[in-house]
Amino acid sequence: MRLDKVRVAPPAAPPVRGEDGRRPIVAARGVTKTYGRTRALAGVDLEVRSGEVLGLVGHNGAGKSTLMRIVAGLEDCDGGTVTVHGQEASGPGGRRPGAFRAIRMAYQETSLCPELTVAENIWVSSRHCLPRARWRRAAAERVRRRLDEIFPGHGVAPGDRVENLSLAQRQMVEIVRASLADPLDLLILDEPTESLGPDAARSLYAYVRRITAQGAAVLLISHRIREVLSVADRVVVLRDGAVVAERPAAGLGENDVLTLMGAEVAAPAERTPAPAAAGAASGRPIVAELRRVTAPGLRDVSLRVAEGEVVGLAGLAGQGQQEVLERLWRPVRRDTVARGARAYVPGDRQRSGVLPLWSVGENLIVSAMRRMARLGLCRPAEERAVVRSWVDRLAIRGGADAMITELSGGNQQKVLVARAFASGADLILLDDPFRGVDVHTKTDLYRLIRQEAAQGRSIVWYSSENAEMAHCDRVYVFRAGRVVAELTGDEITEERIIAASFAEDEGVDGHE
Ligand SMILES: Nc1ncnc2c1ncn2[C@@H]1O[C@H](COP(=O)(O)OP(=O)(O)OP(=O)(O)O)[C@@H](O)[C@H]1O
Repeated sequence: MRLDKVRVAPPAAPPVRGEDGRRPIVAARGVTKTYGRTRALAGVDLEVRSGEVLGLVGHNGAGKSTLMRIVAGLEDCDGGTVTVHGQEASGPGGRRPGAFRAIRMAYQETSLCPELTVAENIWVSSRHCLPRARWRRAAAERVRRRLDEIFPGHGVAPGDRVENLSLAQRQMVEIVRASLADPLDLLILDEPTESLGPDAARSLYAYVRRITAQGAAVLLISHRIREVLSVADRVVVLRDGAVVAERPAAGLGENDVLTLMGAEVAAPAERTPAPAAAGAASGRPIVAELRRVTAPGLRDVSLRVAEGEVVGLAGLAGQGQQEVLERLWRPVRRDTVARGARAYVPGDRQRSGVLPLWSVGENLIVSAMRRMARLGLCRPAEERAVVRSWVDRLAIRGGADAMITELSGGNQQKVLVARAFASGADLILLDDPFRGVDVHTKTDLYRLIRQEAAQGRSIVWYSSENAEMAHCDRVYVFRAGRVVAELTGDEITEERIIAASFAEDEGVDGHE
């Protein structure tokens, strides 16, 4: 495997060196940005220096993605300036897109066109650094090499259509797409690991270290604070569109960062167990069940969900958890039972969740409207009250009347979660629902799940974060389409889940 050399463009003028002696690649000074009535950025100063990993953290809607789009030269700022290698690239004199050529951004939602192949997508976004003759072959070659280099074992072929790739694979292609600039001075990664498995995340950060050692810079945005602290050299905290802190990562703890973000620091594994942890055993009615289901992606899977129970589906990504959720959502065979009304929060909000032409309020209430109607008439005042209460309860920044696409990624996700809970469904199916949601809101959502379960609702929850499973009453660990462990109450620990996820077949733990 060959590591392509990252060429770093020589600066047009010798820029002033930062306090640590590193050369600034890009600098934002007093940058402001307003969308309608929303002040996304209120005078931000930020410098990214050669050879460093800069972590950028902040609550949902703090302005991180907006700032990154401006730093990457994709959007104008209203006030202030952005300089690249000491030269004004965006500001009162307008924006010079050419100045940002060596700055690339990998998006949280991926910018890929689903109908095109991987190689075609690469060609569209990187044609300025690919030969024009035999372009398809050149693009295929470049993407294959870079995928192998960053994500060994990725399983993606250049001729694959993007719509047929898994979420994780699309994220890998998105990162590769961004990395293919030549030269590459700054790579911006917006929540890159939210849909990647642990191996792919490790491989990505190894790549990050390699390119920063060669002089490129990486700007990392993530809600996974521990991850940021372990990878970044410096951390910048954004709050309500302003920088509130800029510190070396060494010596900073997770709680320090959360406090700077303005979040209450909650006990990490705060759990409110259900009154009777093993719902099935306590004689409560079973609301959903799989009976020895063998189907594509599933091998002899049995599981039960009792009324008022929170059931977790754990294990590495893609081991059958989505198939279980799909079956409970649409039970078509007698081996699957799901009683009462159901609501589903899909993992891929861009593909099957957000209704992009509708407002926040419309997106939120759409599943509850039928239940709320009386004698066939809708009740706008009640609907508005429900929307308002959920917007307040989940602190959805942007409000009910904004278009959903105007919301930050994390706030869009909150709308989908609110839609499911507002629907009144008895069984709520959650597919990794808190991707991109900030720590503070997650804590509120864990509490919400427990409150709703206490009201008798049942929740089936797949999470890629094992620590989240501590909020469940019962957890089924999946591997290769099978349940390899069933854990209840205090047995639910990250260690037990990880051990079961990697155990040999014979080591089936506690599941008959
Ligand atoms: N195109 C847009 N139109 C209107 N408002 C917008 C637009 N883009 C962003 N905003 C608003 O600007 C603010 C900052 O959003 P931004 O996406 O930068 O936040 P973020 O920190 O990246 O959040 P998250 O962690 O949820 O991704 C939010 O209030 C958002 O609603």
